[in-house]
Amino acid sequence: MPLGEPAHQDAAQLAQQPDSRFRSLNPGPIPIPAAPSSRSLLDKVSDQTVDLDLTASHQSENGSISTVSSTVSSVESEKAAYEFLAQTPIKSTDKHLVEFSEAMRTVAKALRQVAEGKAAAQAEAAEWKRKYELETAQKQQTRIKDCGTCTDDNLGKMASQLSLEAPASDQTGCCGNHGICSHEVLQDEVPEPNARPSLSMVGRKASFRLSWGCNGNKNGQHKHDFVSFEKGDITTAERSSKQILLKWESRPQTVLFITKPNSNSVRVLCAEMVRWLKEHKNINVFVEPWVSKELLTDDSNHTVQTWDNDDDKKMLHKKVDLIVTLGGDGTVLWAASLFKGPVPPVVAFAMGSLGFMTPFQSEKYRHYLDNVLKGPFSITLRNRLQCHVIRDAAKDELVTEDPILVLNEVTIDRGISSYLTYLECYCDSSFVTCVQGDGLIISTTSGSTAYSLAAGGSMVHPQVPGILFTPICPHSLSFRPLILPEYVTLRIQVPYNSRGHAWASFDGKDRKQLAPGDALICSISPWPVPTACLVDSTTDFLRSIHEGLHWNLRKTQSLDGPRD
Ligand SMILES: NC(=O)c1ccc[n+]([C@@H]2O[C@H](COP(=O)([O-])OP(=O)(O)OC[C@H]3O[C@@H](n4cnc5c(N)ncnc54)[C@H](O)[C@@H]3O)[C@@H](O)[C@H]2O)c1
Ligand SMILES: Nc1ncnc2c1ncn2[C@@H]1O[C@H](COP(=O)(O)OP(=O)(O)OP(=O)(O)O)[C@@H](O)[C@H]1O
Repeated sequence: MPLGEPAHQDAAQLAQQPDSRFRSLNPGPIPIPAAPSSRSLLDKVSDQTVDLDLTASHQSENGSISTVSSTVSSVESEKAAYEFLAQTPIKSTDKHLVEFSEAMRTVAKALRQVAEGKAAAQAEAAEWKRKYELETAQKQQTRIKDCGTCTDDNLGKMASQLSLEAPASDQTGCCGNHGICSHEVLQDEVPEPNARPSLSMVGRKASFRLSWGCNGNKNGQHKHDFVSFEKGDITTAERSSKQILLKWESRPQTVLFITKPNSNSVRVLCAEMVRWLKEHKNINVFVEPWVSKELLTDDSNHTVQTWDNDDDKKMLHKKVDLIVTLGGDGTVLWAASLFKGPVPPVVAFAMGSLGFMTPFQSEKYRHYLDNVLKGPFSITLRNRLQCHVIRDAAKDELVTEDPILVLNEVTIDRGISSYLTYLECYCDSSFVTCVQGDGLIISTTSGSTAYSLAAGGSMVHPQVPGILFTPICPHSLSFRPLILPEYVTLRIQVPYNSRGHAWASFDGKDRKQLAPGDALICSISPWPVPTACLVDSTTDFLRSIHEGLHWNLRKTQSLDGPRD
């Protein structure tokens, strides 16, 4: 009751200091007029209360400010009492009048309480009225036998059909393929025999349907796992991101090795692993062309396969069952970059300094590879970003360079230019912001622990579906990083009035210059990278930030010292 408090305090203070107050009100010997009767004073105060109560009643129906207006009413009532006392010079010695003023204060207080009680009751009545109207509307809906013509995948149109149009009586196959109709669930609801009368009067809830725009794909079935319409109430049916298990349905036969260059320990281990896989597991081994040459020096590995041209490389995913990487995170990025489409599962052995995506220890490779080849094993499905550069110089907007897939991020920065990068950013058709600074990182959640983290972005579990939007050294105080949903398309435009060019780099490689007028379009690719987990996605993620970053490492405070 913020408005009521000051007046209340005044009244309390005045009540505690009657003498000083009366002194200030009665500085000299002024003739005392006849005191009004208590009846007329009560009438005066009550009239004001009634007027203000009308306001209270009106406002309580519209919202929660009824308490405020009832306070105004009480304040006014009390004020009226004090005004009367102020206009009525009293000698502090006049016992009767002092008693009378005390009585008036009590009356004002009582009136305030009545006003407050009345306003609260009116608010409650309004709430009941609202509930009654809602129930009436629901009863009306129960006469509607089904959800009618749910044929359009436009949610707005469908909502208007449900609320405004009389539905068709045909109950079969009403919803098509593009969403879920709650009616299918509601229909099965059998009324409980001992249902309380008040509940049974409410009747069935209105039918509805949810639908998703599926980027041209009319079948929204893939989303159905996430939401349930049990009894017409929207609830998340299952966790949308459960641990994914990979179980072989036939024996894996071919393994591709991707190894970090210029590392002797990697070269030695690679040769050993290849031999073991061929001799003990009867596995075909693919390696990159340059590795094949290295392994040729070792007689036992001369039977490894490789590819000669890009066409063969493009077909790798058709031949390879499993990818083994030996190196750090950069080697996983490299392995992913070889696949422009589907990627076979990756088993990443840690042979770098950090290893956020490389959970397997190379010393125990026999144990791990044995388990993976047998299956089942947990995987993390790591989203990739699909990036298109659109040149302003290109005559046709559809003529773009080949898309580039990134597992970590695409960075748009100022390169060697010393000017501020100036970029206009759009998310679907909405303007996001202008970047003025060193640049911008558009990152996957897997990349959230890489460059984006260094630029102040949040760390995000790799299985969270999202796109990180992280500025690099923005020249403004309020540019905080964003995380956007995974279904959006981002457009980063170098405006014509930009002073310089911008540079895009993809997982820290392949820099491309963006001239004023050029744009970069990014969206989540349909081809994620499945990486095998040591334990599961969450345990592996937490281990990597604890061990790799020493996240929130602090000595525990000792018990000795001050306590509660
Ligand atoms: N300031 C920075 O932190 C910075 C600057 C440039 C590039 N990078 C990152 O380097 C990546 C390229 O890696 P590289 O190995 O080819 O280059 P690199 O050899 O320069 O290694 C960069 C470091 O980033 C680590 N890293 C890579 N991916 C990671 C991930 N997903 N999570 C946590 N750490 C990760 C690597 O382990 C390595 O220590 C880029 O995608 C970018 O994210 C970071
Ligand atoms: N097969 C490959 N061919 C060419 N380049 C590769 C290959 N594998 C890895 N690289 C590159 O080598 C660089 C270093 O690799 P990686 O990050 O795996 O090792 P690291 O730097 O020793 O490990 P860490 O990053 O954990 O310190 C990366 O930039 C990566 O792109």
